Amino acid sequence: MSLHFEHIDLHGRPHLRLTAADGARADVSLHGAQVTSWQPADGRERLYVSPLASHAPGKAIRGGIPVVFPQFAGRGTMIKHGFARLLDWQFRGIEYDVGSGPAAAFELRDDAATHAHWPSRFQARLHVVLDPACIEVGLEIRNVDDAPFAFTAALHTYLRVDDLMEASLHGLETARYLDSARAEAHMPATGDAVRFGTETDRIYPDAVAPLTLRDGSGVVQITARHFRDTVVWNPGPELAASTADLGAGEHRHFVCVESGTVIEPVTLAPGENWSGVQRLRALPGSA
Ligand SMILES: O=P(O)(O)OC[C@H]1O[C@H](O)[C@H](O)[C@@H](O)[C@@H]1O
Repeated sequence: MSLHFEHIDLHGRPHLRLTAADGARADVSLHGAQVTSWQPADGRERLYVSPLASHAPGKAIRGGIPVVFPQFAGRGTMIKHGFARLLDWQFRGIEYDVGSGPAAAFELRDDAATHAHWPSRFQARLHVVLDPACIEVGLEIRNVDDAPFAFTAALHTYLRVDDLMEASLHGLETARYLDSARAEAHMPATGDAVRFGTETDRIYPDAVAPLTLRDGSGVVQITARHFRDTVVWNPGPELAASTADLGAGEHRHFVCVESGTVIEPVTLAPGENWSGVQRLRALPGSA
């Protein structure tokens, strides 16, 4: 399938608008190479971006698909979730030899801004592919340093739901998890789908089984390759209300289902590459 692109300005910041032959569309901000909109051919928006999101340089955009690199959350000495989501990436054009189809390619290389956080020399690339009813986002990290480095990473996907109370996430029934809302308490498998309402903040180690998010009127399937862990996050009412770029009631509109390698860091020797891919497939509500 062909992939058309145009440079557009949204929120006063440069974005790429990608359009596939079937009419599917995605917007990607160069700020963080963050996908901020995905509408499959049915025209229904499947990602959530907060109405109060900041798009200012140096701030994280609340929503879409933030790229978390080189550190997940506070699991290290760096700023939370690393710097990749805070910096401007470059659009490198459409590439045909990565991903499952023509891919829009974005790049971030180390420079003085990244060295302020992390001394390592790296090349990060993000590719975005639109297939019928699917978006595929791949993150590739290359060590261009002369010493090894280690990192954690995630695609921190905010999936839009019509009504959080109707939402359920399937595929993690037999997986144990760390409860990040309770000091990473080790929790056994629940045997049930994940449902939402209060703060939910879980890391499922070694669990990337195909997942299905249902919200009553829509279904999204989430699959991942080369990521080891899944993170599930919804702030719940209190945290949403006290978060400046969310606001009261906003937690009802999304569930974050994050494909990541967040527990065991990846170590790359000089010249080595790593890549992780998350693929979302939108289905009608009855599927
Ligand atoms: O507010 P942010 O820095 O974007 O982080 C948002 C959330 O990201 C992840 O899902 C973490 O597990 C949460 O603990 C965190 O609150």
